[in-house]
Amino acid sequence: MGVEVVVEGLTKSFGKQNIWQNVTLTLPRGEVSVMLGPSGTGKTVFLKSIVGLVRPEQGHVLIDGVDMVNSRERDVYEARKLFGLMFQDGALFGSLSLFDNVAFPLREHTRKKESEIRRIVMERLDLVGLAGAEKKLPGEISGGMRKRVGLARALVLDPQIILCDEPDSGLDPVRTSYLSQLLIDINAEIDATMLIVTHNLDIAATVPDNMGMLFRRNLVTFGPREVLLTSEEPVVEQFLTARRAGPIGMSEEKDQATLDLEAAHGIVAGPPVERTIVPQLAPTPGLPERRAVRRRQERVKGMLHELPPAARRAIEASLRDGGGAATGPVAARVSRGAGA
Ligand SMILES: Nc1ncnc2c1ncn2[C@@H]1O[C@H](COP(=O)(O)OP(=O)(O)OP(=O)(O)O)[C@@H](O)[C@H]1O
Repeated sequence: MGVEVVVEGLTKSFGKQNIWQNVTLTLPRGEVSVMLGPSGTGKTVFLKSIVGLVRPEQGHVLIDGVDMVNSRERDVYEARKLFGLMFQDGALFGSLSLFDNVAFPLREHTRKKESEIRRIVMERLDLVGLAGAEKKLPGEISGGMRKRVGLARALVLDPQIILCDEPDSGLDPVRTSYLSQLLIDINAEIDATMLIVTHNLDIAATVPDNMGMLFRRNLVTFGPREVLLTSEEPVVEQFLTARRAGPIGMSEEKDQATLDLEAAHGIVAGPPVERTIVPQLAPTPGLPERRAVRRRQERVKGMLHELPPAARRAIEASLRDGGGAATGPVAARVSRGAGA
């Protein structure tokens, strides 16, 4: 079962460049969360900080009693074994077969016999739909297949926390849909806590239980998916509707002068775009139910009074429907106030 990840007051800079400050959030155990944010806002640095590959100057990342920021290297190294990491490019060894790539962490970190390694590797390759391709080299398969090999490799040590950095980059929309389903299916199978960094709006809309966004060195929001999906924050709205008008510019962010200039040229946010909350994906029939769904229902019921009205209404609709976020077939419309 997944473990909770508690991030408290995290601040990271490289030299004089502050990447983000005072980031606080909790990834609930076994739930799937997505972190959004324009390019360069430090999402990858955030993932690396969680796993202790980057050391923030302030704050804590608490995992099973270990602070990944401030503990001794030996303790951080041990805690890292709880993680499965999937990097943007799959990070495969080009001269090793897919089998050997997936077997690598088992040979490196465990003393398992080759027969046991074979069993685990074949099981994981099967899970990501690559049974039969194990003898191929990474150069002989498509980008989408390489991603799935990366995911299989992230799964071999039975991770309790899975971090995926832009798992969709370079994938066509159909393959991205398959990947979304695969992420949900993996969560159903192993109940791991998952954090996915992505720019992909389909993944964002259909996969996570929780969503957050980094912008201008801050965590704009983090919470149940309905909070971000109904948010009227200009940056969230701009991101979710993929519009040019708004605070996000081509290079990181716009200053006020640019916004004024755009307004003078008629590039303004315009009428609000009606957004729809589509249902979250459910596991493929035949797989177990996601255990996180019931836990999440109880959790969000307890926090309803803290949430903005639109998010509350969306959650109440999905709870009335009986299944919570993961199974509700209703597509709730986000009713918008004027002036978004
Ligand atoms: N090791 C490092 N040393 C110095 N600066 C770094 C280092 N790693 C990242 N950065 C800087 O941190 C900032 C955030 O980078 P990061 O890759 O986390 O952004 P991102 O949100 O993941 O972007 P994208 O969506 O484009 O992948 C960038 O300005 C980057 O240049």
